[in-house]
Amino acid sequence: MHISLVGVLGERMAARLRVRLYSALIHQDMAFFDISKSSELVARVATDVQEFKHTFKQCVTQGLRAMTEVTGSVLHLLHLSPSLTLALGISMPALYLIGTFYGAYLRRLSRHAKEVESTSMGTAGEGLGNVRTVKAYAAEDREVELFQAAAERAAKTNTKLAFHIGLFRGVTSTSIGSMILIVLYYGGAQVAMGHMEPGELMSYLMATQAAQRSLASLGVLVGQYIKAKAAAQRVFEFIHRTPLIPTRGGQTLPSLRGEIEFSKVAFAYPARADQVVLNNFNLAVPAGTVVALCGSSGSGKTTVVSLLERFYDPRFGKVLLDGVNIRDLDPTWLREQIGYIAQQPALFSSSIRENIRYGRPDATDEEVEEAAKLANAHEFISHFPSGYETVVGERGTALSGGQRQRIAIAAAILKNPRVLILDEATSALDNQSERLVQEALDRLMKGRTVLVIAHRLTTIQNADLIVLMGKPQGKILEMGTHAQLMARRGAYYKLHHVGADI
Ligand SMILES: Nc1ncnc2c1ncn2[C@@H]1O[C@H](COP(=O)(O)OP(=O)(O)OP(=O)(O)O)[C@@H](O)[C@H]1O
Repeated sequence: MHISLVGVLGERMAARLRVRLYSALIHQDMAFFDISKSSELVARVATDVQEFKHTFKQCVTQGLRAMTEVTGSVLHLLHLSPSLTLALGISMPALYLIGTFYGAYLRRLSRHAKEVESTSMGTAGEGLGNVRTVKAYAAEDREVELFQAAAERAAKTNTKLAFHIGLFRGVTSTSIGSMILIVLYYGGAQVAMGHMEPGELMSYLMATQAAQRSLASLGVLVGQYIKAKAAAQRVFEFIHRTPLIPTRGGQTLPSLRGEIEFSKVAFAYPARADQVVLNNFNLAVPAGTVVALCGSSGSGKTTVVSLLERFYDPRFGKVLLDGVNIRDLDPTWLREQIGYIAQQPALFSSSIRENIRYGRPDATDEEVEEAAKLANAHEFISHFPSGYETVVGERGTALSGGQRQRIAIAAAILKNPRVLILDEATSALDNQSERLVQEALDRLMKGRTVLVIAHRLTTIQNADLIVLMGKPQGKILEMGTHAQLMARRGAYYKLHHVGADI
């Protein structure tokens, strides 16, 4: 009965802990994810909590019994002969010292073992997650070798840990075993002096053995506890980590025009603090205009839009929305005002309907379909046998690049943000698909402030303002309309006429 009760309790505790951990992780800032592997984080949610649960159950079911037994037998020993029991007590400090120092070493070792183990899980997760690339390079065997090396490292560390836990138990049992010697020595002396009957010594010895057994099982549990404590420490380290940028808190604006300004912004990614990506970056985007960010790879275009979404905070300077520093705005509210269409939109493994509804969870079915029509997606969706219920994403029907984009556009139409960030796909779609996507985008962009990371010539030419970014990094090389920039005959002009590298 108590085992079932503890089982239920353990499972509930583990489930709550998993949710708390997942929630703490997903609320972290982007800088955190720059330095953490997602597959390693998943391993933590799975294995660390598992270990914690397992030990909790063991400690409750067996620990309580062992503790009661130890207390009972010590009381019994005290009752039989207080002086002998006190003499026995001198071996306790030794046990305590071993427990403290060796225990601390074991905890460090166990933590290290956990880290190595999740790295090996991470390696497997990465291989499976990038299976397309792995297969395209026929690199399956290479990946297996990588995993094997990681798994062997994990096995080695775990073996070392198991060895030391064994040794720890051995040392504690030997010290416990020395109890008999102490009893025999002192007890013998007491019998010789006539303070104790031989029969009394005999029953005392028997009681010592019972105490020994319960102490030994407590020792086993302590080993287990040390392992679980390392796991719990890792879990709570994350649960208690405060993100640099919170998800909530700050002001919201009653209405939004959608005017954006970057003022003297300097920025370096926290993960690579010595590489300045933006330096004294200034850009004003009037509400309702389209600004094309262009420039060579690595010139900082994505960084500009990440700062607008407040995935990171600038080191110096500020980003303003309708004249308000976005640091003062509620990040969730801010992100609700911004729509984002990625180069290769990622879909969740759920129905097309749910994927579109990700833009606004309370949208009705009619609104979802209306958005899909505006996004030129309704037709291809209707051709699927299950229509809007077709499951897409990781384990669902595969969609073409253009279809994915149109689903993302439909989600953005539903969201209806004032500001739109568009990361144009670099790979060209076929003409028909391209036309459908472009038409949908034109509808979506109408009446919004749009920041587009532009790769297509037509997007660039039609933009209200072209921002040409380039080397040295973080600098705007040129800024203006297509006509103005062509007339300048500078870097932009060269890009068009000579195809020069900027
Ligand atoms: N998460 C990150 N952590 C550290 N450095 C980064 C990170 N993302 C980008 N960088 C670095 O910042 C610089 C600017 O990158 P960014 O992605 O903004 O360029 P981009 O102009 O968008 O390039 P592309 O056109 O290739 O996407 C690059 O040198 C890049 O290596």
